[in-house]
Amino acid sequence: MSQPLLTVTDLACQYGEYRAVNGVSFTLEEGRIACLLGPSGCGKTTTLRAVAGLEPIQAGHIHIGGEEVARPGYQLAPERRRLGMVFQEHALFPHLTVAENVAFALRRESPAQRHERVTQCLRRVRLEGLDQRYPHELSGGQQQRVALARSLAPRPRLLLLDEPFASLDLDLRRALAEELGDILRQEQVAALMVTHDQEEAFLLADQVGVMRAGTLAQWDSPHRIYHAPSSRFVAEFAGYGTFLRGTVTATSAVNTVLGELRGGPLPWPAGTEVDVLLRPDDLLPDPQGTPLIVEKSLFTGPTILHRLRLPDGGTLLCQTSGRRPPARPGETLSVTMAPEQLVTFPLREDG
Ligand SMILES: Nc1ncnc2c1ncn2[C@@H]1O[C@H](COP(=O)(O)OP(=O)(O)OP(=O)(O)O)[C@@H](O)[C@H]1O
Repeated sequence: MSQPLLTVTDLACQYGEYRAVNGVSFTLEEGRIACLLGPSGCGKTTTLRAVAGLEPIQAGHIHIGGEEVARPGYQLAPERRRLGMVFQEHALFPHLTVAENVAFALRRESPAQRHERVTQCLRRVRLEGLDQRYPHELSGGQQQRVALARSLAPRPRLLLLDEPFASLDLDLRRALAEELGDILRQEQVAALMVTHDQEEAFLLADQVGVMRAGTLAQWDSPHRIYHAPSSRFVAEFAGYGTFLRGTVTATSAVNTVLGELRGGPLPWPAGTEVDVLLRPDDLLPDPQGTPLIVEKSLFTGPTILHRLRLPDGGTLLCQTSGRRPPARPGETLSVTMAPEQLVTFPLREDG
């Protein structure tokens, strides 16, 4: 395994008396992409700013490339951390052309080297031919590409991005998120990005950190965040899902109204009532399965999301292919469960 490029250990950041980040630890390896994901105000931007050197830290350490860049009472200046930064607002210089914006951080290189690197970076972000335009002559998406090219040009070892696509419409931001992953991998630069869009994080990241109220709830691959969430909070934040009540059996399976689920060992004794997490794609249409009444079917194009009524009044979400017409409310859909992993949580206290 390669050496961690970024190590954040027990990080705490405070605004006055208010602890915005508390006990956050994670590592990011060379060339890998991570996203910090979480609801508004959970501390994502503060964590990113601490890594950037823009926020003092009250506890813990930050190491980049093995060098300690922050501890309580010490902060290496941002410009000495060899980082690139891209923020939500484009922050391009309006009076400079695209090429001049990208060349801005390359002042120490020879004109020939500068020209070559600017051309290479503009090709990377697919803006060849627009180098003599001014920022106001570009679309929002193109401006963000320039900002990206400009931050990549000096070959930072780590790129920090704070909601870089937030001002763009949904289709464009998803397309750019996917493309950003390709660009970062071609440039072999590691990146840490803040977003509150779960799909954007999943499209882009090797590792996702889900934050909650200043703490890191889970740091894991997108697949594990989705299929093996460590808490109900992560399960609910990481995409559609429903919970099916069941009882743990003596053989570490769970008995539910839809049948028995295996996949233990489970951390609960036999007889414990639990909620089993079921993602919409964990339920498969099956004529031999349990018939459930369709409450609603949402056609998205490639898929249909069905809300199915359980005998106890609860509901489950089931995803099917969009090739068939959506079911009408009141129709029956027979399903079986095939969860990727058996994920159980204690019953919610409020029932
Ligand atoms: N300069 C500041 N002074 C005081 N409190 C702040 C300051 N900046 C942020 N906070 C508070 O710290 C907490 C974490 O803020 P932060 O910006 O890190 O959250 P976030 O997860 O990035 O949120 P968002 O998704 O809304 O950008 C919030 O409660 C916020 O109100």
